[in-house]
Amino acid sequence: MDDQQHDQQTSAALGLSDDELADHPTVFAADALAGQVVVVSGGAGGIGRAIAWLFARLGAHVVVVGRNADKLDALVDRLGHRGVKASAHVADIKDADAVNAMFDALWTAHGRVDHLVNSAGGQFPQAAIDFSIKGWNAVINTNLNGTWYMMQAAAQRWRDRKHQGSIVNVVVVTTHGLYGIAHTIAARSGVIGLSRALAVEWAPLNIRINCIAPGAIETEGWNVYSEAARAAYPRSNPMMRPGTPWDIAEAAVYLAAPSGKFITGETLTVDGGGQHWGETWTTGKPDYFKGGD
Ligand SMILES: CCCCC/C=C/C(=O)SCCNC(=O)CCNC(=O)[C@H](O)C(C)(C)COP(=O)(O)OP(=O)(O)OC[C@H]1O[C@@H](n2cnc3c(N)ncnc32)[C@H](O)[C@@H]1OP(=O)(O)O
Ligand SMILES: NC(=O)C1=CN([C@@H]2O[C@H](COP(=O)(O)OP(=O)(O)OC[C@H]3O[C@@H](n4cnc5c(N)ncnc54)[C@H](OP(=O)(O)O)[C@@H]3O)[C@@H](O)[C@H]2O)C=CC1
Repeated sequence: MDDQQHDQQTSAALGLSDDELADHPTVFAADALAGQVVVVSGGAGGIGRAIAWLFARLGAHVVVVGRNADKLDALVDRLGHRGVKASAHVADIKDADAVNAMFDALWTAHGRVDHLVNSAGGQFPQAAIDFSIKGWNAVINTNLNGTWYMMQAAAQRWRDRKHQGSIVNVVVVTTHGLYGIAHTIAARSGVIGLSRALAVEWAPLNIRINCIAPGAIETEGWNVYSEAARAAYPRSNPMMRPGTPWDIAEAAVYLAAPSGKFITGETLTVDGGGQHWGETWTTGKPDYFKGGD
């Protein structure tokens, strides 16, 4: 089944299953990342899991990180059954001490870490004018502060060991007013700006930092949006369909692997052209914007 057929099928499950990810065709060579170690935060989520499968299928040992041990262990089990290398580490990226302890443990266990992919994140749809302080802080702490703790912890160990590294941050498209998720636009704009600054500051350390801005990618993370909002997401781009987590996984490998060796400080938008045409209403389309509809 190709991606288009998958998108057209009606299925209760959102996104790609582990069986689909295990067999999905890829443009990359099977041993492209042999011997490398990659840390994937949000690794048991919809996009992170696809990233984990692809890096592992290309020969890397993948460490999947998240807060839910059961989800992580189940994924590692499925990866192991397909004969690829993976392990789980439970950590909340908002907890800087836990993040630092995790990187120490990973270096002790593996003797190396080569790539960090930050896919942990998310938000809830709400009109900005009604954000509570707690809700605002939850989104900023997860997406900006948590991502920073991960980046800094990885980079400090690369610097101390004179080891090269690459970071890929999964953000959102921030260049147009994505309606109903202003808190995450603020946080992700911070990550994009930070990544540009760090691309310069950490170039002498041989560390590259890039971002991927996905458009509508069907995953279980979509459950935070209403069914009506989700049903309209195909209209978010001129291809009139959502992307799949595999689209983001291949972009992540492209940026992290030697194919991306001359790319740093960049944000790669993977949105089916949604920047150029499309509408995304995470809280439904307000009457004001319906005009003559
Ligand atoms: C077509 C393109 C679509 C738009 C582009 C983006 C798409 C995506 O990103 S897809 C999905 C990604 N995944 C998620 O978003 C996962 C679901 N989201 C979350 O889990 C949370 O929003 C989170 C990441 C911020 C969770 O952080 P956490 O620290 O675990 O926070 P809590 O769940 O404990 O909530 C803290 C606080 O936040 C407020 N809040 C949470 N949910 C809502 C909500 N639905 N509506 C209003 N406010 C919410 C609230 O103040 C919470 O505190 P309490 O009230 O005490 O629970
Ligand atoms: N799907 C889409 O259409 C789009 C997604 N994105 C972004 O891409 C990234 C991945 O999205 P997607 O896979 O769809 O979402 P999911 O909700 O499926 O996955 C997000 C993962 O992040 C983990 N996570 C959340 N908070 C924390 C935390 N504090 N510490 C550790 N792990 C955490 C969750 O695991 P657990 O709860 O077990 O800790 C979960 O597995 C997110 O940043 C998302 O906002 C951007 C644009 C579009």
